[in-house]
Amino acid sequence: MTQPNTSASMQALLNLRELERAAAASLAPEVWAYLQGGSDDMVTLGENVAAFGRRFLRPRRLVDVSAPDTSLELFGERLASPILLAPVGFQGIFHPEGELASARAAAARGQRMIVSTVSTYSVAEVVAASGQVPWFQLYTTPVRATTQALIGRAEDAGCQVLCLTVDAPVFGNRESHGTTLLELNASSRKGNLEGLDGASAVVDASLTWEFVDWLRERTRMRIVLKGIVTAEDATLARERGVDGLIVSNHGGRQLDRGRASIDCLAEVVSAVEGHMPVLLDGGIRRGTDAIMALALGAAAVCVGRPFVWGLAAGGQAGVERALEVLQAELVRGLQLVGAPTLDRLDASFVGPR
Ligand SMILES: Cc1cc2nc3c(=O)[nH]c(=O)nc-3n(C[C@H](O)[C@H](O)[C@H](O)COP(=O)(O)O)c2cc1C
Ligand SMILES: CCCCCCC(=O)C(=O)O
Repeated sequence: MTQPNTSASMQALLNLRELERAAAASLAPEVWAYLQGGSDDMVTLGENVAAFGRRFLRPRRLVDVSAPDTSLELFGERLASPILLAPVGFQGIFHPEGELASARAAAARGQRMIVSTVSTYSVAEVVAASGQVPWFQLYTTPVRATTQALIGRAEDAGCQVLCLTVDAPVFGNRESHGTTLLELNASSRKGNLEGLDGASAVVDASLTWEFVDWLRERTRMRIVLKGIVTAEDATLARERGVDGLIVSNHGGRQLDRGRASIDCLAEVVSAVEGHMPVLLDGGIRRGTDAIMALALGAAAVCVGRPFVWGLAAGGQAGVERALEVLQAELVRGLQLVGAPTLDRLDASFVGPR
């Protein structure tokens, strides 16, 4: 297997599909299966991408798009791009530098990364390596003291935003993963959990909305729920004073036969009535997908597999290339639809056939 890992060889890869092919050639089959796979029959995984394909853009003409600007304000911070790096665990299996490489790439491009609870490198190591303070994704253990210690580590690293993943009371039935997930949990480094008691179980099937109150009493970080897909839960989150939501089905890795993320967005956005930002992940493979999500009310989007393709293919240079490609597509797409800034987008830009 060859691994083209210089900046020059990454530049030759024109789009995410080409990065995906390069990643496939770089990874052992079981690691590739872990990255690409979903749950059960992987219907939701496929739908995440297919549902973007069922939508079409409605461009406006004769708009001055000579100075496109993709920056936005999110949780009191100015970001250069509405494209974030979704939390992806165990990045050390894709490249030896794992999250350190991803974080350096994100920092180099002024984009925000979300570090997983089960990252290979700890959030403190990520900050030290990249100079960027990421958001932190929380998986809870059934032991509250351990969860509290974990949150403390994120706070000590300077994190301002905590994303609680709410779509994983148990893990999905990932037949294509074989025993990889169990082996990863047992034998891979999990920097954030080192030295914490009871950290071998990172899901808690007894979690309820009361846990959000528990969290609120224990942290000043903004609380974002990752995995909300219905108006009902968006309303409960709003009543509980949550700071933001990520519409997500975990990249089709949890419940199968759930709807595509983009198909869940409108009802969630409508339920929160502008009281908090709603982000989306799942199936974004082109800048035009991001434009559709932003037009349908997402404040920002996250990508998971796409940046990992870059990581596997070329470490930091590969992640930078994945982000650069998507950002360039976003900018060009905004110019071609006639929306030079993100606030110009609304649902009128998206239609069915
Ligand atoms: C290999 C892999 C590992 C993941 N690990 C986590 C994780 O640790 N925590 C989490 O909340 N989501 C995790 N996710 C889900 C992503 O955060 C995100 O929801 C999903 O990848 C978005 O779909 P996309 O891959 O189509 O962009 C993981 C996804 C993948 C592919
Ligand atoms: C037992 C450890 C589980 C880590 C799961 C990472 C993840 O969310 C994934 O989708 O894979």
